[in-house]
Amino acid sequence: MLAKCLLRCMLSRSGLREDRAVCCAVSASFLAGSESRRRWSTECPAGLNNKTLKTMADLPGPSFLTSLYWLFVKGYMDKTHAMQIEHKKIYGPIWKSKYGPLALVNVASADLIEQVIRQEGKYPIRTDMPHWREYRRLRSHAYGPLSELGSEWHRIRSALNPKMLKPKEVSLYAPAINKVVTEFISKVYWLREKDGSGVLVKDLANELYKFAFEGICTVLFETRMGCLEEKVPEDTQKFISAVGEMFRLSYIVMLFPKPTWPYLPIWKTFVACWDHLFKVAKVFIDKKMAAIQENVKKGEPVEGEYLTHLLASQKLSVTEIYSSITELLLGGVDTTSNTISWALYHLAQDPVSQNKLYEEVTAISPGKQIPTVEEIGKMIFLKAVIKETLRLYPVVPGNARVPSEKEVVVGGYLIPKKTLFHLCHFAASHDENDFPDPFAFQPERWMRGNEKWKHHPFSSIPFGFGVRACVGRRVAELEMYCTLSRVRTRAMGGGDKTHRCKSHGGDVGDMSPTTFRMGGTCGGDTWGIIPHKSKHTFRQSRAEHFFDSVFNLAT
Ligand code: HEM
Repeated sequence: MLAKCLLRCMLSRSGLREDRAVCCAVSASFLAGSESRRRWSTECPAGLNNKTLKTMADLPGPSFLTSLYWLFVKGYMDKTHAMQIEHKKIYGPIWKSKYGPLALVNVASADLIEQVIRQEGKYPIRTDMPHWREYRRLRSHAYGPLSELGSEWHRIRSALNPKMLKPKEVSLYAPAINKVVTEFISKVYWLREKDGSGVLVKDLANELYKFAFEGICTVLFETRMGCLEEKVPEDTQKFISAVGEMFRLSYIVMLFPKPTWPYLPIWKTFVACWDHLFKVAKVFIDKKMAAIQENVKKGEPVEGEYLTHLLASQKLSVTEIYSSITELLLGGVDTTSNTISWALYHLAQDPVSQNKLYEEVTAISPGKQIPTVEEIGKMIFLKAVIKETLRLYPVVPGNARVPSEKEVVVGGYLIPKKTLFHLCHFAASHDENDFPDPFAFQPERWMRGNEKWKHHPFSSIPFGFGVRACVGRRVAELEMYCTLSRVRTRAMGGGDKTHRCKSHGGDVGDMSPTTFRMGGTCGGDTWGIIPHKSKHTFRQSRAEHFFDSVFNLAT
C-alpha cells in the first residue's frame, strides 16, 4: 500500500497539472501526421514483431529502494522534474520505476512521448484521480472534464470544447479580457505608487493569480469578480487560496491508503477546500441561470457567451455544469499567471528580447491602442516568448497516460495495456538535441527559418496533444498575449542595471519615473514556480524570494 501511495505521490508531483486540462499544442498540419508517425498507432514498427520486441522485464530502471533513496536522501522529492533529467542520463530515454509490486514506464524523449500519445486510444486516461472522484461521490457531485473518464468524459468535452477551442469563438473574449488587462496595469501602477519605494510591486505572483482568476471568470460568467480592486471580495480571495490548498493537500492525501481518508484531519480540510470551490462556482452559475430565466419570462432574447451558451445548449445536466465550471475555474488560476510571471522575469533579465518585443508590438500596433486579435496574430516574437517560457517552465512538467484498450509498442518494448506511462515533458523540453543550450531563454528558437527552430514537434507540448489536451489553451494564450503585448516594457538602462535581485543585494540601477520593480513572494502554497534570479526551481513550500525585476514601462 505504501508503494501504491508513493507512486501516486510521484505522479502527482511531476504531473500535478495533469489534473488540469489542456489543448492540442501542435498545428493542424502536424495533426494530420506523416505515415511514419501514424504507424505507431496501429502496428509494430517495421521489422519488429512480437517475438523481436522486448518486454517490461527488459526495461532498465531503479529499484524501489533506489527510488526512495533518490526521493528522500538525494532530495528530489520536491523537484521530480529535475530527477527526470538525471534518470534519463542514467537509464536512457525509457525506463521503469518500481514501487513495490507496481511499475510505471517513464518516457523522456520527444519521439517516445509521441509514440505513447499516438496509442492513447479513443478516450485517453491520465490517471484515475481517486481522491478527486471520492470527494465528488461523497457530495453527490458530477464529474467534470478533469475527473471524468471514458465515453462520459468525451460527452462532457464535446459540450465544453466549441466555445473554448475554436479560435473564432475565443477571439470574441478579447474585449472582456482586455478590460481585465487594463485593470491589472492600473493596479500595478497603484501598487507601485503605494509602496514606500515608489517603484516596487511587492507580490506580483499573487497579483497575477487574482488577474488570472478575474480573467477566467470574465470569460465564463461575463461577470466581474472585483479581484483587482483594492479590497478583494473575501470569497474570491478564498477561492484562490483554496485552489492552492487543494492541490497541496491532493498530494498529501495520496500518501495515505483510501480507507484511512475519512479519519485524516487533512482529508477534512481537502473536502472543505473543494466545498468552497464548488460553492463559489455554484453562486455564479445560479445567478446566471436566474438571469436567463428572467429574460425568458419577459420574452427577451437569451444572449451571452460561455456559460449562457452551455446552459442553453442543454447538453449537460445542471450538476455536470457545476462540476465542469468548477474544474475550468481551477485551470484558470495559476497556469497563465505563473507563465506570465516567468515571461516577465526573463524579459527583465534580457534587455535585447525585451526591446525586440517592444519594437514588434509598437510596429504592429502603434500608439497606445489596444492590439486587436488580428494584430496579435502577426506578433511572431510575442508568441515565441510565450512558447519559450512554457518550454523552460512547463505548467505540467510530467503528465501521464494509461493506454486502456490494448497493449502498446513503445521504443521497441511491448507494454501491457493499463500500464501507467509517465510522460517526462520537462526532460524532453530540456533535451539539448532539440534545444541547444537548453536552460537558456532564447525565444528565437521558435522563429521559423531559424536554424534553432528545428526540433521534434513533441519536444515541447505545454498544452498536451490530442483529444485530451487542454480545453483552456486558446483562452490561456489569448490572455497571455493580451497581457504581454500591453505591459509594453522597454529596457532602458541596459545590461545588468535593468535587473537586480533584492535577495542578493545591490542597488537597482536607474530609476526613471517610468520604472517599476516587481517583487514576488512566489508559489504560495501551490506547486508554483518561483521566479528568482539565481534559483529557478519548482517549490511547494511558501517562499519569500523576491525577484525584483526592473521594468521600464514604455506606455
Ligand atoms: C498556460 C496555461 C495552461 C497550460 C500550460 C495548461 C496545460 C494543460 C495540460 C498540459 C493539460 C493536460 C493535457 C493532457 O493530459 O494531454 C491540461 C488540461 C486541462 N486544462 Fe489546461 N493549461 C493552461 C490553462 C488552462 C486554463 C486557463 C483552463 C481553464 C479554462 C484550463 C483547463 C484545463 C482543463 C479543464 C483540463 C483537463 C482536460 C481534460 O482532461 O479533458 N487550462 N492543461
